[in-house]
Amino acid sequence: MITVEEAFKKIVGTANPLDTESLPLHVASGRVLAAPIKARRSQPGCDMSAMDGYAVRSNDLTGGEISFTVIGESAAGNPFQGTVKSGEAVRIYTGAAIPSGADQVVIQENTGPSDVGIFTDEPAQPFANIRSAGYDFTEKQTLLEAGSFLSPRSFGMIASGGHGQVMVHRAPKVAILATGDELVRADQPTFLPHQTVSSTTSQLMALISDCGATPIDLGQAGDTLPALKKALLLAQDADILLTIGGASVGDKDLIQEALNNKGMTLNFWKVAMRPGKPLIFGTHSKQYIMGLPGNPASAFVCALVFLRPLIDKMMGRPAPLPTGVALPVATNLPENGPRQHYMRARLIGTPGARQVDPAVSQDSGHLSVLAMSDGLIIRPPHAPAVQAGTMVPFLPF
Ligand SMILES: Nc1nc2c(c(=O)[nH]1)N[C@H]1C(S)=C(S)[C@@H](COP(=O)(O)OP(=O)(O)OC[C@H]3O[C@@H](n4cnc5c(N)ncnc54)[C@H](O)[C@@H]3O)O[C@H]1N2
Ligand code: MOO
Repeated sequence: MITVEEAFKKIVGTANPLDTESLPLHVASGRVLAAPIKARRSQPGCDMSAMDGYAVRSNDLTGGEISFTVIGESAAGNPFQGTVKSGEAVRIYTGAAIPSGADQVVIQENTGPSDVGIFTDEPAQPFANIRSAGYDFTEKQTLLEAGSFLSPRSFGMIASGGHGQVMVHRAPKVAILATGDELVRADQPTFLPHQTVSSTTSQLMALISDCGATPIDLGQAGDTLPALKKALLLAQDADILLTIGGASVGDKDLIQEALNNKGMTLNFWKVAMRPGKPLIFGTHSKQYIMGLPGNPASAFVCALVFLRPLIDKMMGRPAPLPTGVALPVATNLPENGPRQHYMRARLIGTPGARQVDPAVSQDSGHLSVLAMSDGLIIRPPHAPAVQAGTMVPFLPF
């Protein structure tokens, strides 16, 4: 049995960002740029007014009352074509091009009507209320480097730079095959007592979607080699193949043999963790294969600790081993055994005085406990007993 750290290195340490694809901006949030983005235009493209008012020559302004002849209008998208000369003003609106000759915008609140147009007693302030050409960025400027993480806040700048698409690392396709003769679909009309709903698939699909990857449900296969072989054929295109169940030592635990028959190179089987011990990991060509243990909490913990970082790495994002944050534990904890224990726990207390309270049942089949938990207390192998109030690492879901 290898340690969690060793398993993490074997799974995530060997992975590389996937190849690239070009995506429209509205679906690229959460992705990582595979190539730098250079501006195709300057922003703004010319000097523009930041306010509604009048464009004038600052030399004309003295701080005393001065009249200006209004010779035309510059609206956003409809620039004034002439030149502003001394004593002249152009009516201007926010986002409109500054006419040539003018170098200051007097806001309309600081003007009044005069016989020839307007008057103002504004002092000279060259470039007041003007956004100069390229003050945001200039043509050919690198807006974002390759490797940058994209989030909604980036897309205004990218679009403004003249890009409707971005080149990003592809998100992995993650195929999920549930295995076991006992498994049935959640939406069956009725259930027999010996049947179990294949619930882990839904849990994993949600987690995979949350990561921005694409889950593919391969359904469930019975506990025979021919059934598993047939079902595994459907996983050819996936970047990651997850199987659920059949990973342990029972006579019906055939998934490792089925994966070996498919051509998997086994990297390891069994990790010193609880839950999640019988995890299988291997590769087949470029496909990463994780044989998740059947117990629902075991599969979920393996997905949090190994699958999520693997997806992150393949998408080009940082992918450290999840180690959690330190919070005080609400109860005494006994000395831990030889496996790293990921204890389902709830956050209790008030903001600023939070504690983590481990669930009484840590059975890996306990779905309701998992559903009510906020995260996992991490107990390293052979961690000594601790008293309530001791800081422990907590990994929020
Ligand atoms: N003699 C031993 N028995 C077991 C060991 C062991 O070391 N020696 N390990 C235990 C541990 S730890 C785990 S975890 C489980 C994992 O076993 P498998 O991966 O072979 O899982 P199954 O036996 O197929 O299923 C276990 C349990 O989970 C339910 N299950 C399976 N798939 C799903 C699904 N898609 N959705 C919901 N529930 C699922 C299944 O019905 C079983 O109840 O082995 C222990 N045994
Ligand atoms: O490791 Mo099993 O995954 O403890 O239930």
